[in-house]
Amino acid sequence: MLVNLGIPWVILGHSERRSLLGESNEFVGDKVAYALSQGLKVIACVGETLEQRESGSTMDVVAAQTKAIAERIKDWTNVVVAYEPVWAIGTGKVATPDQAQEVHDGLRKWLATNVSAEVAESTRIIYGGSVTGANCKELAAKPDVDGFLVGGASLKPEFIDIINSATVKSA
Ligand SMILES: O=C(CO)COP(=O)(O)O
Repeated sequence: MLVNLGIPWVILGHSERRSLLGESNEFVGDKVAYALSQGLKVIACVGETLEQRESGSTMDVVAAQTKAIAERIKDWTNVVVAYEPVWAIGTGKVATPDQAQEVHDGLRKWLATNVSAEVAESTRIIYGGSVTGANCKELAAKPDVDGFLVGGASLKPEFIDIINSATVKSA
């Protein structure tokens, strides 16, 4: 249906679907593979809960979520990975730039080890969770933060500042 409507992108694996609808890592992986097979581009969300972060399992959680996708697809050209810590989504509690960078770097290393150096280099890893005009520049300056998945702030004029933060690293 999305394809027929000319919609090019789909967001899959959002934490609300994982938690409220019980979508497993494997089910999200299947959906990613199917969407790609239909010609859609995919923003695939991964991210840990507060409990998981506090127990030190953040990287294990996002690696398992990414692995379930990697096992089901060969071509990463049309995939963007979105790191969205569950505790930061719609809460006003944004990950610090260092927290985001640490996970993005971990995800890129995971891709390098488990998929390929090329995919690790070329796949965009974007951050989502309480991004605002006020915090976007510092986040965007981090080397492995390639953009944002924005909820609430996309409805406000400050969204322009978030879009413009894409130029922070090249400035
Ligand atoms: O869930 C989100 C985007 O998918 C993030 O929403 P917020 O930017 O409102 O935290």
